[in-house]
Amino acid sequence: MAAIELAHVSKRYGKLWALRDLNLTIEAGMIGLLGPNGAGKTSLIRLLCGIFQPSEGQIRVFGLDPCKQGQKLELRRQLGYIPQHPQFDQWLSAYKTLEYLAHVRGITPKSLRQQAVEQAFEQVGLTEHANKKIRELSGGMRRRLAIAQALIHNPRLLIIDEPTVGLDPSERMRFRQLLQQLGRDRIVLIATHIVEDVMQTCQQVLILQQQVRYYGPITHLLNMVATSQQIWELETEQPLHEPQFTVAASRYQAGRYWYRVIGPKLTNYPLQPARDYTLNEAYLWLMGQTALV
Ligand SMILES: Nc1ncnc2c1ncn2[C@@H]1O[C@H](COP(=O)(O)OP(=O)(O)OP(=O)(O)O)[C@@H](O)[C@H]1O
Repeated sequence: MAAIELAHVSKRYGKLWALRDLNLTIEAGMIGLLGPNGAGKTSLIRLLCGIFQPSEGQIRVFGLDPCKQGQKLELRRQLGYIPQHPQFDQWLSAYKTLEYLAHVRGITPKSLRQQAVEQAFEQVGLTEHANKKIRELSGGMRRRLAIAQALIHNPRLLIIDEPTVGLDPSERMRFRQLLQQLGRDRIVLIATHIVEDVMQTCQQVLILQQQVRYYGPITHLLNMVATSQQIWELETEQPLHEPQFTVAASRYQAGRYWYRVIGPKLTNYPLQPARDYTLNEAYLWLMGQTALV
């Protein structure tokens, strides 16, 4: 049985189609969910968690239908969801917050609950801050607490919306290590705009834009971009203004401009073919293609 199965799934808000005819089977691993603003990432997550119902199609998570009342409860035991802005009571301690959430999720007796809470704190490296009130925690600690609350019932599937948004570079690195650890023994789906998060933590990527633009190993996507022969390096004396190019990276150094661009081989530029490729370039290349992959 696949972890996640979507068959002809669409989600419509009034006349707007957020998702259209999604067909997808996810078996295992750490999967990065990428797509531009409004691509339908949050809508997909909410469908998987049973917060919304699909307008059309069928969803199964571990064989369970997130829309069916009885099955939804069973699914909640197997799923941990970390929204972008989880709401906690600012005046409660981190420990009390988790203990309360463990209680709500039906973890009994008290000794088992305490054990689950302590283990969750340990997993996210927050044990020494457990007695702090929520308002005393830094942004990074709050993100850790958000993960801990999703781990207390040891779910098989973890869904995280924008895990590193608002974190400073060193906290972001620590967070990526934590995500790697969490992915060792469960399926993790990470929705993000930060392509680097996906590159460093995931083996697979799901690129969404109302439909599935790509789902598969990152290495395969990088191979596709390599064979496209559309990524170039370019040095100029003037800033580049070429509508046929998408600029993936740029630098100004010693009076010259250096670019990595995606586009056709235009002979009026001194283009050098790129020799390696980033996921960000592969993503930009894919989004520039009109045909669906
Ligand atoms: N509750 C809602 N009512 C009406 N339209 C909605 C609702 N939620 C989302 N939409 C619309 O559906 C489309 C997909 O939105 P969604 O939030 O799923 O995208 P997203 O990929 O998560 O975007 P972002 O990266 O900006 O968070 C957008 O056009 C959005 O405006």
